[in-house]
Amino acid sequence: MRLGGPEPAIKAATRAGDDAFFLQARLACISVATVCFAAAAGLEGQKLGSPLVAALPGVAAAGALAYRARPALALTPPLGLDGDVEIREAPGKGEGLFASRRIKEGKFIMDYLGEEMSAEELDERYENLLEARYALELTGPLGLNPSYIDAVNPERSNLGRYINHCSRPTCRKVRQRFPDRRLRFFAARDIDPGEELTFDYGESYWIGRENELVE
Ligand SMILES: C[S@@+](CC[C@H](N)C(=O)[O-])C[C@H]1O[C@@H](n2cnc3c(N)ncnc32)[C@H](O)[C@@H]1O
Repeated sequence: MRLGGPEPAIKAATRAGDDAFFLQARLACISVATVCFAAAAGLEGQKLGSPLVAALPGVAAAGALAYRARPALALTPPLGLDGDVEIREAPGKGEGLFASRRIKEGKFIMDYLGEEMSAEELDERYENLLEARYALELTGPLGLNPSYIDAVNPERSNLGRYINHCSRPTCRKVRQRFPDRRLRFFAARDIDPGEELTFDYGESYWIGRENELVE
């Protein structure tokens, strides 16, 4: 199973991930540019004696600290089995993950965690890739050097492995490429208690599995 191909829904999620990536890159550039400007202006500042120029190193340091703190600011803790979500049977799909309480649009749900492996390692593990039901693709910068997260082993993964497919999903998948590669789920809309958490696996996932699909 290799998700994250050229499907529109995955592209939309990827775009959101790219937006996050470019925001992060912009923050990094602003910090670096401010440091450079402060260094250059600092020399001049000795002549000019400007308080603004004198404050620039502080601004740069604050920018760098804000950049470092960004993941903690952006994300709330992942949802858990203690009142947020529950695992139960999803007819025709095996088990699934369901909301136990109301989840607001945009809320961070959780990352997709599992064993990270290369394409070669995935091929070694699965003779037939249709068996790789829990493997999601992690794309590198500029789409290069992809790797995979395989959540087949419940002891080496998290609740993300129970999120089933829907073409009108309640969650969107966001690819984070920087500072580390992650697949993150966010609520695509307000989710009511009892509703299933789903994301769009993309059309390519269902090639060879068409007969299983429940919408
Ligand atoms: C990542 S697992 C999801 C959790 C899985 N339902 C379980 O019980 O562990 C992906 C597998 O769940 C099933 N599945 C997910 N969404 C489905 C859907 N909409 N229709 C049918 N089966 C689905 C398929 O067997 C698929 O290969």
